[in-house]
Order: sequence, then C-alpha cells, then structure tokens
Amino acid sequence: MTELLTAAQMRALERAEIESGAVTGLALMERAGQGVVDAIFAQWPELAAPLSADTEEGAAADVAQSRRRAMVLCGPGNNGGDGFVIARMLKARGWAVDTFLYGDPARLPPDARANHDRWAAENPVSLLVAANVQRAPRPDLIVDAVFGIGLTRPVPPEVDKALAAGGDGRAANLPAIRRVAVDCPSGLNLDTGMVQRGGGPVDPDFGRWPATVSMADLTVTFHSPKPGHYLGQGPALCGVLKVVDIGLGGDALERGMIGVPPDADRVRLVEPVHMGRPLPGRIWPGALIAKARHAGHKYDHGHVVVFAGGVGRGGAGRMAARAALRVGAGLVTLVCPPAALQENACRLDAVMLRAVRGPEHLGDVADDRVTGFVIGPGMGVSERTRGFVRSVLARRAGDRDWRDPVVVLDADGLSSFAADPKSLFEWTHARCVLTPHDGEFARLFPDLAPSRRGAMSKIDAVRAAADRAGCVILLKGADTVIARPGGGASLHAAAYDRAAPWLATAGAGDVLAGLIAGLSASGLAGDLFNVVEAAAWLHVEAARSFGPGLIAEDLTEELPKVLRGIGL
Ligand SMILES: NC(=O)C1=CN([C@@H]2O[C@H](COP(=O)(O)OP(=O)(O)OC[C@H]3O[C@@H](n4cnc5c(N)ncnc54)[C@H](O)[C@@H]3O)[C@@H](O)[C@H]2O)[C@@H](O)CC1
Ligand SMILES: Nc1ncnc2c1ncn2[C@@H]1O[C@H](COP(=O)(O)OP(=O)(O)O)[C@@H](O)[C@H]1O
Ligand SMILES: [K+]
Repeated sequence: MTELLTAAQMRALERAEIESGAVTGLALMERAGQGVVDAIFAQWPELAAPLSADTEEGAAADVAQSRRRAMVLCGPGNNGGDGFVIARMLKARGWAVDTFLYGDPARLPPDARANHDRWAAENPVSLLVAANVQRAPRPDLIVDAVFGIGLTRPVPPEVDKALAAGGDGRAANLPAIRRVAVDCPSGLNLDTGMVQRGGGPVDPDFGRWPATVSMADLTVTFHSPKPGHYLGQGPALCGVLKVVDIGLGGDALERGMIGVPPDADRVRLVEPVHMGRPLPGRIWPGALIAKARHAGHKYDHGHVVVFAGGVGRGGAGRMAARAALRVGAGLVTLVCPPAALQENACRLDAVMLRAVRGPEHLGDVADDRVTGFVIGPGMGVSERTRGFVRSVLARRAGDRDWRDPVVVLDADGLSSFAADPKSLFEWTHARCVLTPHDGEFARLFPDLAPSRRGAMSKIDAVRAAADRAGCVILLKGADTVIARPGGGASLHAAAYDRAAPWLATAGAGDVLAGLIAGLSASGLAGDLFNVVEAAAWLHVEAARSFGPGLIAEDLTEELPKVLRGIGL
C-alpha cells in the first residue's frame, strides 16, 4: 500500500526534515526540479535529441533552428520556484526557454525567490497573461508550475486564460506540445481531486473536463502521491502520474500498511505494493483469502445468506450469492419470497435456496451458524426490507462482538432508510459494511453528499459517515473510499494503469457485495477492514482481466483466473 499525503501532511514532513537540519528547502527544490526534468526525458526520450528537420515532427514544425523549446509557467509560491529550477536545467541542456510569472517576484517565498533571481539575472521573465503566452514561439513542452499543494482558492480568470493560451497540444498537423504539470495541473485541489472554481469546489456532476484546468500529459509529484491525484477529477486531468523521490524519508510510515488495520490519520492507496515495490499477490491480497491459507471444513469458511428480491427481481441477489461462493464462502444460501422460489430454483445449483415469508420467519431458514449476510440488492424499498435489515442486524453473538455475523448492506437495504437514517444507525455495528454508491450515500448522509460538503474531501466525508454509522463504509466509484470509525481510511483507485471503465455496468455493485461477504464470513478471515480492501481490489482485477464487453455476470466467472494469477 502506498501512503497518500494531504497538503498539510506533506508540508509537515518537509518542515520537520528542514528543521532537523537534514536538508535545506533550497536543496529540496533543486531535487524536485531535477526529478521533473528526469521524468520528462524518461517519458519522452525523443526530447533529449535536438529537433531536426529530418524527423516527421521537425518537418511539420518547419524548423528554422534545431533547439527544443519550453514554456515554463510559474506561480507565486514554491511550485513556481520548482518551475525556475526546471527552466535553468532545460536551458543547461541547450533548450530555448521562455518563462512567465504570475505575481510579484519580490513576494515569492525565499527558496522560490532565490531560484527566480538566479534565473532572472540572465533571462527575461514575462508576466503570466494570455497575451504574452500567445506571443511566445510555439514550444515542444509546457511546464505548468503555477499552483501545487498551496492552492487555496479558485484560480483567477487571468491565470486560467494564460494557462489555456499555450497552444493546443493535440492540434492536428502541428508538432506535439507535451504538457507537464509540477505536482498537479494548476487548479486541481490535491486534497479533494476537485477543481476549484469561484465559490468552492466544482460540482462533480458538472463534467469531468472543466475548461478551467489544462489537462496534463504527465504529472510529476514529490515523495508520495496525494489523494487528489486519485480522487474525483484528478486522474482525468493528470495524464500519466509519476512520483519522484526527493529524499524526504518517510518509508517507516509505509512499513506498517500491509495486512494491518488502517491508521487513524494516514490514508493508504489499496494496491499490492510495499514501500514502492510490487508485492506478490499471494502475500497481498492472498493472505486475506482464507481458503487459500487454511484447509478446513466448509463450515470453517462460513455460511453466507443472501436476500433476493421478489418475482423477476432476483438477479442482483443471485449474482451476489454466486460471487460469495466463488471467492471462498463454504456455503451460500439465497433466501427469497415464496412466490419467487420457482424462478430462483431454475437458476441455481451450488447456491442453496430457501423461501421466507417475512422477517419473523428468518430463524426458520438461517440458524446461528450463519456467519454473513448480504441484504439489499434487488429487494425494493419497503417496510419488509427494513424489517429484514433490522432482524439481521439484531443477530449478535452476545459479548463476543468479533463473532457477530458480517452484514453487508447495499442498495435498497440502504435506500429503505432514506427517510430516517438514524433508525438504521441505531442497529449498525462494527461487523457491518455499508456499500453505497453516491446516490445511496446522499440518502443516508445528506450533509456529507458532494453538493453539501463544501471543501471536505470524499475521504473525510466517508470517515465522518463511518463514525456516524459505527461501521465500515465503502463508497463506490472509480475512486472507491473505504473508512471505518475512528478515522482509518483507504482509497481504492481504478485509475491510470488500473482504469476499469467497463465496471460501470448494472449489477457490478451486487457482485462486490457478494465478494465482501464471501471473503469476510469465514471463521478464518482477516480483519474486516482489510478484507473489504481486498474485495475492492479483486473486483477491479476481475474487470480488468475480462476487459471490454464486461457485464456483471462475467466478474464472478473471471475470478478463478484472477485468483490463480496472484499465485493461489
Ligand atoms: N512541500 C514540499 O515538501 C515540497 C514542495 N515543493 C513544491 O512547493 C509546492 C508548494 O508550495 P507552496 O506551499 O508555496 O504553494 P504553491 O506554490 O502551490 O502556491 C502557493 C501560493 O499561491 C497563492 N495562491 C494559492 N491559491 C491561489 C489562487 N487561487 N489564486 C492566486 N493565488 C493563489 C498563495 O497565496 C501562495 O502565494 C509544491 O506543490 C511543490 O511544487 C517542492 O519544491 C519540493 C518539496
Ligand atoms: N468508471 C468506473 N471505474 C471503475 N469502477 C467503477 C466505475 N464506475 C463504477 N464502478 C464500480 O462498479 C460498481 C457499481 O456498483 P453500483 O453503482 O452499486 O451498481 P449496481 O447497483 O448496478 O450494481 C462499484 O463497485 C463501482 O465502484
Ligand atoms: K502545477
């Protein structure tokens, strides 16, 4: 797992390192600039060679001269300071470099000021306004060093215009302009993944490519990725994400992230990576898949009960049930209203089937050996659903909380409590997992929904929700956030080289609910939070493994291949 640092945590780390005397701010800025330059040439090795009329690109440019050219756009803080270091380093490699500054050089913070002055002693610096940028020669490379982690308010319109004025890197018949962002494309908030416009973060429904942020082809960040690189609009705006080491230390923090419950104030990225290196899948998530680790009787691996909807509405429950069985539950029973028994019987073999009339009859079909429930998918919003949810949540193992059956509450199991979420939270307990999508989350936690939570990040919103509900919450999306009471949180991103757009398909969430129950219901299962992380990861792996054309049923059938692929 990789630690994701907020802007405040990154600053604190930098400050501590500087105050300890281990390094100066100026040295860090130099390393940051060097890291960006190295990343540029690693990404585009062709830029290391001078532009030549012999190449297709050179011919298109109709080059009068062979020097590569960069446009470096600098801001009023240390992000701008990085920009001046990059300008100097590119010039030293023979590049023509045009620099632009937003703000007053006299008010730059000391390290940025030093790098500005060193550059400005020999080179002109223009004011960062659209007219100046447009007048400059078309570059091979634009460096966006206007705002980084210090963005505190919406980008001023004149900066917006200047950022957009550098030419369209994708225009036909012209040589490419590569766009590299220092820390982030300016305007992206690295704590929230939102673009700040007038009046606060942009409404996430507004669209994924707001005109006010120029998308980067490459984003280079320092020491560790930040939540905003993975949340919300971040992945769509950053292009390729590279993290460069600037010698800040901090490995010690990451050391304790695999296989242990989350720390209260450190967010981790769910992935089989340990201290920057890939981790064999059989170590993570393999260690959390009980059947792969322990021999035993089917009852050792848990009995999951999945509720299905009424006539014609059983598909969601059936998919969740099959996923629970495939991922390792010892046995799985689907329960449905009597009228739907025949329909379900035609569709099920390994999954067992029982009819149940109402919550008061649940005991007839589910004895106290049931270790996990999935309740909600396809059930309909109703008092009947509420009744089943309450009766399932009331099944406790006395003072042995860790033996309480796991309850995965999804879909209509959540929406049925929209009118009175508190009446649900009176029952939810530490062995519950709520798996809402954004709409269901907004019904249960209206004040924490994107439209109401203001500058709060999705991560902090889910943390607050987990505190309120007293259980684990997984809020779905390409940026899935998992949190538990007390602040522990992780982010599971289906982004960059793990993008899984085919997963946006009806029923994919039902399969996830089944995976969580199937992995957590075993008597030999790991910590619930860790298991939920592993389920989220396997879900996306199955989607990626199947690829284009995926529908929800395929996820479960692809799972054996994924499990084998991680070495089980
Ligand atoms: N913190 C660290 O550990 C390191 C930081 N470095 C660089 O330093 C950057 C952070 O520097 P800063 O903290 O100075 O922050 P920034 O350079 O991101 O921006 C801060 C400045 O922008 C102004 N500002 C913020 N939002 C604005 C808006 N919407 N309109 C107009 N002005 C606005 C602020 O008043 C302040 O002057 C990082 O992104 C990174 O590029 C690197 O040099 C290496 C190490
Ligand atoms: N663009 C996307 N990239 C990756 N995963 C996605 C994307 N869109 C949705 N998902 C995932 O697909 C699942 C959809 O679940 P949900 O919204 O509950 O749908 P349903 O109720 O139809 O099953 C969730 O696990 C979510 O995280
Ligand atoms: K930037």
